[in-house]
Amino acid sequence: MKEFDETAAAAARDRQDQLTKPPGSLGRLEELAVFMAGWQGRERPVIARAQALVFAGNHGVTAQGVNPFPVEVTAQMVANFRNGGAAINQLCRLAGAELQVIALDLDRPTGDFTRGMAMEVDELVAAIQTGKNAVDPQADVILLGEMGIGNSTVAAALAAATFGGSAADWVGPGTGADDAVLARKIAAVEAGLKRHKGAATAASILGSYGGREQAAICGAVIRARELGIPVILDGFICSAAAGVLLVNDENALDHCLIGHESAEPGHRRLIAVMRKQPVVTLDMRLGEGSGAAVALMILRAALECHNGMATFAEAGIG
Ligand SMILES: Cc1cc2ncn([C@H]3O[C@H](COP(=O)(O)O)[C@@H](O)[C@H]3O)c2cc1C
Ligand SMILES: O=C(O)c1cccnc1
Repeated sequence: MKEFDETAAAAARDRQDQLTKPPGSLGRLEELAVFMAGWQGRERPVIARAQALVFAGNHGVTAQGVNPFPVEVTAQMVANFRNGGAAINQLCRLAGAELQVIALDLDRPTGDFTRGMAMEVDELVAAIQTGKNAVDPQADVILLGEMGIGNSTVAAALAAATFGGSAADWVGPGTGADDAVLARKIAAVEAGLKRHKGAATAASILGSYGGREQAAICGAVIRARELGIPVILDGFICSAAAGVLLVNDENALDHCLIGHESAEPGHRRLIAVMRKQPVVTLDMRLGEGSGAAVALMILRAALECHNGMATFAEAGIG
């Protein structure tokens, strides 16, 4: 497992202070450059290869009427990703990320977590492994996203199981739940929390609530950490998935940025308990990795300045 390289980070900080600008004037762009330097272990970090992984899965909890859109939309959107027609396709092209879409057993939804386990152990292990295997060891940064109708309910359950609080603290409109759907989402999460209240490890929480795409996200986060590759998480659903890993290790997400603060109301609370600061806030609430792809553009801006600017000495200024 590679850890943050303090020496490289210190060299990057030192460089930032010598660049032709008032110290600190590039704000968070400076912090992002130092973050990348530490995780890549070099004073001048690069993004030659950005890999965007979008995992897709289906969810048994949709039987509870928690989703405004029908479950068929998951597979239809996967086809749309493959045809280049989704938001994530446009954003990845613009941001310079290679998009890979990985559908996990869409014809076999997870179990309804209000009635039993979402995944048996073997299914959970397989989904985590799929996520691990998807990571390209040559990537300089990994973007993570998801697609799975009903998974904002799963995300709320994961967040409540991981960080505590009530179902209502974490449930939000997702793709546009009206009051009736919202009430069913809260009831489903409450029922799940009651049924699975003994779940106390990352594996048991993931197995209890699912889904496969959330488990794959965890696998990719773990593998990226082993390889020392920084990660950009997407919005509420992606953050809730990765957040489960904090149950086992409070430093498990140190190599991860949260790309954006989603408009899904639970995300602000989640970001706070995860002790993170989102890269951008644009009131997006899409998923797919779209917020991570926008954040990649900001990360590229940070590195462009960090690597390309002249120092005061080089420019003969001051
Ligand atoms: C056309 C369409 C494209 C999407 N892309 C991402 N999501 C997002 O919405 C879903 C979660 O919301 P809920 O829990 O309300 O179903 C996830 O698939 C998420 O990625 C989409 C949803 C739809 C309908
Ligand atoms: O923030 C997200 O991840 C999100 C919010 C609403 C719908 N889908 C995803």
